[in-house]
Amino acid sequence: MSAAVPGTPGAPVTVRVPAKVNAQLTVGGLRPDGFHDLANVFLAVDLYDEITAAPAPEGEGPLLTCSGPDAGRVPLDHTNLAVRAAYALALRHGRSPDVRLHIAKDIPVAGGMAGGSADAAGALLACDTLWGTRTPREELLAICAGLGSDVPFSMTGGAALGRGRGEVLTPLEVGGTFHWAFAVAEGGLSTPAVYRECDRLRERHGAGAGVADVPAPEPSAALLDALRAGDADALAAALTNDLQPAALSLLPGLADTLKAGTAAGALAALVSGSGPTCAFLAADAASATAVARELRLSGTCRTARTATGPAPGAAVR
Ligand SMILES: C[C@](O)(CO)[C@H](O)COP(=O)(O)OP(=O)(O)OC[C@H]1O[C@@H](n2ccc(N)nc2=O)[C@H](O)[C@@H]1O
Ligand SMILES: Nc1ncnc2c1ncn2[C@@H]1O[C@H](COP(=O)(O)OP(=O)(O)OP(=O)(O)O)[C@@H](O)[C@H]1O
Repeated sequence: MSAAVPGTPGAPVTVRVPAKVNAQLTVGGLRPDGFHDLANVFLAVDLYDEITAAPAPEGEGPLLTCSGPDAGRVPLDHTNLAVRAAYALALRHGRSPDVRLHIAKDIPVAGGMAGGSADAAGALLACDTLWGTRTPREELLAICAGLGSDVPFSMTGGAALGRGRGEVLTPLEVGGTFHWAFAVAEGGLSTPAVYRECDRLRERHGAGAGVADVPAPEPSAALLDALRAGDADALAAALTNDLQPAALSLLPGLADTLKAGTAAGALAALVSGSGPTCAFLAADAASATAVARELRLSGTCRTARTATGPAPGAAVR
């Protein structure tokens, strides 16, 4: 029998999904459900994971493999968000979740760049295509939201304002390409631990951490204007991350990473989401390359990458 041709029924489907950086992450009070209300301005950047879904014999269920330098840090069991995505879609359609999934991992693991969320969105789209289940876009996004707060944005890509816990998205206009360098840390940070540390620091400063104590998060008009204008200097002045003090409190060495990128000529430096990846906005591609090179030489991170945003969301290759 000849190998299946891509695009024919039953042929393997590969989906490419971008990483994200948070241009604004304003964290409201701790809600009774354990989440925080956010004003979360997402920007997708062109570092990608690729998720392939291939047919599996009936009853085999989702089987996962992973490749890439960080593959050893990715769980391959039912806790993997890609596997959970396959189960969620199968449940929605009352079918057996038989699929062989492979993740070609390029997004740093536990780095605050939504790598697991990318794999969840990718697995969902790949399985939907492989199985021919043709799930309406709104339903796919609802399944994404059930899998994690960042997963809907991994599906849509581009730039968006996330409200609620980050899952209620409004697309944003972006007037140009922004150039970034990213410093990848030696280890990872647990997202819930960083949110807990944010609450602890707020309590310690006597402010309280509940919804009644913390102002409701609002998007920054200056930041949205800078994105719309494609103005890197204005964006640099408007970048904020309320989780940065918590990430620095858990990993104080990140302060040296931020300093190293600033000294190398970055327009702005901040922790990416829950960290520990640090993001550096640069004036242009040459400056981003120079910042990444200096970061690698600084000894303050495991490696450094460059990327541009906005990048497109999950798409079948
Ligand atoms: C830090 C960000 O990456 C910024 O985009 C996200 O807010 C995190 O999104 P995520 O990794 O998809 O997180 P989820 O899987 O939804 O939640 C993991 C845990 O993070 C905390 N969490 C997450 C989102 C949110 N708005 N408030 C929270 O407090 C909660 O403890 C939650 O149990
Ligand atoms: N497909 C996956 N890829 C990587 N990690 C996964 C995956 N599925 C589950 N995990 C688990 O989730 C943890 C967080 O990984 P992930 O790479 O998604 O972090 P993150 O990029 O910091 O997430 P976010 O930016 O959305 O908060 C990992 O330590 C791992 O145990």
